[in-house]
Amino acid sequence: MSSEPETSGGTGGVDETDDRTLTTLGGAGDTAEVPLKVSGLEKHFGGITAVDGVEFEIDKGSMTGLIGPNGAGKSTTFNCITGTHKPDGGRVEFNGQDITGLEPYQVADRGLVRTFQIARELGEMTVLENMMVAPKHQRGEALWRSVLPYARNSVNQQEQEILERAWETLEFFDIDHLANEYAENLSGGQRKLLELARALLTDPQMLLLDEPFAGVNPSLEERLLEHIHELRDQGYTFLIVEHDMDLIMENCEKVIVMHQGRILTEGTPEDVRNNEDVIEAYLGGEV
Ligand SMILES: Nc1ncnc2c1ncn2[C@@H]1O[C@H](COP(=O)(O)OP(=O)(O)OP(=O)(O)O)[C@@H](O)[C@H]1O
Repeated sequence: MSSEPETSGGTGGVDETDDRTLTTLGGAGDTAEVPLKVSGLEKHFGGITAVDGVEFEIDKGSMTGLIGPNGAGKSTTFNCITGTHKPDGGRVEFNGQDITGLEPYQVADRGLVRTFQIARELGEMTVLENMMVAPKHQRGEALWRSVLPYARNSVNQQEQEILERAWETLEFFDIDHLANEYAENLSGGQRKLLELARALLTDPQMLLLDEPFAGVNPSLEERLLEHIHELRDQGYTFLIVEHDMDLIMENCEKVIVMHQGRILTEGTPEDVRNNEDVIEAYLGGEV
């Protein structure tokens, strides 16, 4: 499926047995036991009801898969949660705060972060440069500070901190050997690793991944999964939209199934796999 060169997924001389953790990133922080609560969520596009009263809760430190046939409303649900779309009804709560209808940056600021494909213009920057433009709260962005000598030091110090974190994160994802490579030259899987690495620099507590394995070759897919599991073990919470059903079934402890804008069912992979309505929704396809 992918034309990704196998060699591109190499570890760059990194010791596979090294159990590094992202110490300078500070982990997932203090998250509520049920960080994300979605209730009565609705979104209409003209006459189309894309999301129709969606409700679910996501537990801290869990990995949940959101699946459903094409057009089920998964992406729209993601967009309503992360602020890309304003919902027409319902409520989104994160860590006990009402975040319904907030702007994407406000949602991200609260620790709920969605991974994004590396934009075209970022492709013309190196991997390390991509990392340096990811973090929020960059004091360097406040222009007035640069005219003050003390502030200049503050910026430099912060840049140094960001640089350290960027390197540590690249090492964690085994892509530090690609630091000086242009992002547009990365393989599909390496890009996904970079997208996740960039998201982590924004201090998230919960990550929403939209098709993280699309276009990723099997060896990199395995590595990406390992990293996601490691991060989950460190307390990060994941909600994943993915078309590869087997991947979701094997890696998520909970699966939520959407169909025609609604939640069809939710449960363990085993429950969902054997659910007649789910099989029906996929038009008799193999689940
Ligand atoms: N911006 C939009 N304008 C109009 N209709 C839209 C828009 N976005 C989504 N829709 C419609 O809303 C419905 C749900 O779409 P959505 O993309 O959320 O489904 P999905 O489950 O993510 O599908 P897929 O698996 O194919 O990506 C579909 O009927 C789609 O055509």
